[in-house]
Amino acid sequence: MAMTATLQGALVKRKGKTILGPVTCDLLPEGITIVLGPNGAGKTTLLKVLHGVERLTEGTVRWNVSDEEAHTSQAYVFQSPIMLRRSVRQNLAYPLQLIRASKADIVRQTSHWAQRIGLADALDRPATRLSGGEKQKLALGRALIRKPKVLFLDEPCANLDGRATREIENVLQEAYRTGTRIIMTTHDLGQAKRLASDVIFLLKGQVHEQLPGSLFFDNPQTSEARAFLQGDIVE
Ligand SMILES: Nc1ncnc2c1ncn2[C@@H]1O[C@H](COP(=O)(O)OP(=O)(O)OP(=O)(O)O)[C@@H](O)[C@H]1O
Repeated sequence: MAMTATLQGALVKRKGKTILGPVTCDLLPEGITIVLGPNGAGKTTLLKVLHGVERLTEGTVRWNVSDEEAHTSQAYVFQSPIMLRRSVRQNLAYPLQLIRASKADIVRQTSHWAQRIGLADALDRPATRLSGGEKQKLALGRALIRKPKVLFLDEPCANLDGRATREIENVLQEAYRTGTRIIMTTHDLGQAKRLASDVIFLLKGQVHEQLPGSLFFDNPQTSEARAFLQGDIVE
């Protein structure tokens, strides 16, 4: 079953300041959702609210499955992923060990995913010594190895070169084609255009536009979104 979520008046206040909301919107059941908006618009907070790791001050977020299923079928790749101080192989194996997968399954999946993320030759290297791009790819492999139904990514390609960015986009598109719902933020408008099935454009913590990708980029509905796409400063 496709997983969808509904936000009803979702509001996050921290230190007396509203950093998100109130947001009322539905997440589409499939596709790649790109969350766009200026710095501080609330993009990371929205992802964390949807993933259930940011406390709401008001309102609700509801997935169409139980809380337990929502939790176990989602993965989240943070902006600066933390690597275990162990080998690439052990980093990939870890999420499977947590769910007590069989040894044979762990060996099989670890090789498969190392191949998919282009780290097959690096399985025995310490993860902490990888380059920035390799770390991001490893974080992505580690997130996908349990085949999540929903994958959140916060700026997965920040500071990466073109090659690493392309490799990550390829893995994301493959994950999407094989049934993973993707919700991610990016500051890279080219990347947003390449990947978006739909766009959530946030401004000052509010959903300012929510449109199919093609429509948002060709025909944004508001002057703020137009200005943002032109590279103007939008506040
Ligand atoms: N725990 C917190 N306490 C106080 N303010 C916070 C907290 N977390 C985030 N903020 C503020 O809330 C606002 C929204 O933050 P958020 O990280 O969601 O924005 P963003 O759109 O992801 O920004 P960026 O593009 O810079 O990553 C920012 O102004 C941030 O400084």
